Amino acid sequence: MLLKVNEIFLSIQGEGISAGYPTIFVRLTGCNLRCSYCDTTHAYNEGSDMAVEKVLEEIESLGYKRVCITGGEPLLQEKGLLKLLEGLSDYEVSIETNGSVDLSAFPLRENHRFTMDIKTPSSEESEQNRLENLKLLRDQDELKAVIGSRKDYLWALGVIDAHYIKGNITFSPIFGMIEPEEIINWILEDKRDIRFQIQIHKFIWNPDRRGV
Ligand SMILES: C[S@@+](CC[C@H](N)C(=O)[O-])C[C@H]1O[C@@H](n2cnc3c(N)ncnc32)[C@H](O)[C@@H]1O
Ligand SMILES: Nc1nc2[nH]cc(C(=O)O)c2c(=O)[nH]1
Ligand code: SF4
Ligand SMILES: [Mg+2]
Repeated sequence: MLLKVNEIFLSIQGEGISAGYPTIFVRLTGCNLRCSYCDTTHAYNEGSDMAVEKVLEEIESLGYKRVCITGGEPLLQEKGLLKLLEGLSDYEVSIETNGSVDLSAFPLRENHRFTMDIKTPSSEESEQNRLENLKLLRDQDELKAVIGSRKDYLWALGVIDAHYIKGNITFSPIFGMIEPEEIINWILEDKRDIRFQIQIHKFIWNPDRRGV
C-alpha cells in the first residue's frame, strides 16, 4: 500500500490541544480545497510515493510516540491512511482535516483523534464544509476555526451554536491577517469558553520555513 508523502519531520506541535509537545509530522500530498490563506501550497502536488511500511519505519526511527498526520488533505488517501493508522495503534495521533470529507469512513481508536477545521468565509471554501461531520466528533476530537475577521468569528460561533458543540473548540488567527488580540477580546466579551491558539512554530522559526 502506497501513500503520496510531501514530508516527514520531527518538530513541536505548533497548533491545537497538544501544542508544545514533540511531534512527528507526516504531511500527505494533495488537497481538494484551495483556501485563500493556505500556508502549505507546496503539499498540493509535491511528494513521492512511499510504502506505508516505510513511513512507519521513518516514524519509529524518530523516537517519539506522538504523530500529527496532515497535508494537504490527509483523508483523500483513505486506504493508505487507514493502513498507516493501523500501524500507529500505540501512538497518540492527531489527524488534521479540512472538514469536507465524510469522517464516518474513518472509525478512529481512542488514542487517535481528528482536528477538524470548519472553513470560515475568509477561506473562500466554506461551501465545502460537511457539517454532518460535526455530530461524529468525539470528546477527544478538536474543532477548529481559523479566523481572519469579525465576520469569520461570528460565523464560527453561529456554526457552534447551531450544532450544540461542547467538546474542544479552538479559534486561531489567519497568520498575519488579524491582530490576535482582537479575537481574544471578542471571546472574552462574549464569555465564550473557547481556546485561543496561535501557530507557535511561526513565531519560533521563519513563518515560511518548511519542515518545522
Ligand atoms: C495546512 S492545513 C492541512 C490540513 C487540512 N487540509 C486542513 O485544512 O485542516 C492545517 C491547518 O493549518 C491551517 N492554516 C493554513 N494556513 C493558515 C494560515 N495562513 N494561518 C493560520 N492557519 C492556517 C489550516 O486552516 C488547518 O487548520
Ligand atoms: N510545528 C508545526 N505544527 C503543526 N501543526 C499542524 C501543522 C500543519 O501544517 O498541519 C503544523 C506544522 O506545519 N508545523
Ligand atoms: S484545506 Fe488545508 S491544505 Fe487544503 S488548501 Fe485549505 S488549508 Fe490548505
Ligand atoms: Mg503548517
